[in-house]
Amino acid sequence: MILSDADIRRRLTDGDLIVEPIADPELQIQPASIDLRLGREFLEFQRTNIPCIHPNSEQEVDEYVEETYVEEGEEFILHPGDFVLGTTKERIEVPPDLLGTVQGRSSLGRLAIVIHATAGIIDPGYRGQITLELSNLGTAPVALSPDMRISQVIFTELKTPAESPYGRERGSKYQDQTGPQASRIQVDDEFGGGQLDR
Ligand SMILES: Nc1ccn([C@H]2C[C@H](O)[C@@H](COP(=O)(O)OP(=O)(O)OP(=O)(O)O)O2)c(=O)n1
Repeated sequence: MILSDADIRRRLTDGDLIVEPIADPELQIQPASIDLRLGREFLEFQRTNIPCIHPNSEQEVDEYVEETYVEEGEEFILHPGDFVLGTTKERIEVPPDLLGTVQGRSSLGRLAIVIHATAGIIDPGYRGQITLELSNLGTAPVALSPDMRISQVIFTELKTPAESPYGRERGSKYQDQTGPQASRIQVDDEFGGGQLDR
């Protein structure tokens, strides 16, 4: 069951679901979702001389990304074909019986802005800001302003609460992240790597 605005408000008041700061509940709480705003930090991907990035090399991943901060009153210009990581301004805490799904907003989709290139699941038990995988599939640069409503999250009630919510399961490498967080897939190696034994 997907939470309606009434369910969302009740959960937020009860305090088991946390989404904060919500600047304007009337505007941000939609009929069955919450709009999330764009933060000021971005991770851009640099041109690199490395022949390829090995996802399990923390050093190569760190050298590949560069942090940018958009000052008050400034915009972030997302050029055609660009891919950057952004962040929501809001921090979320998902209780064990809910699953969040991050979606783009139609109004930005109509400008060819994709909010999450691949991953959009916010696990039960997850705490932190959401890293947005932003790309521009269009032909014109698009100006993104911090604080603009950039994405929306819907919450689905699970039939039974997760037994091993995020943060308690092995891995959970993005728990309590603040700002955009580059891939930490190399942490998988500590837990047997991406290649699991059959
Ligand atoms: N666009 C997204 C999607 C997810 N998350 C956060 C919330 C998720 O609960 C957490 C982990 O997401 P995934 O399970 O999709 O990622 P991984 O499987 O790579 O990570 P892990 O092994 O930690 O589960 O990251 C995020 O910040 N931004």
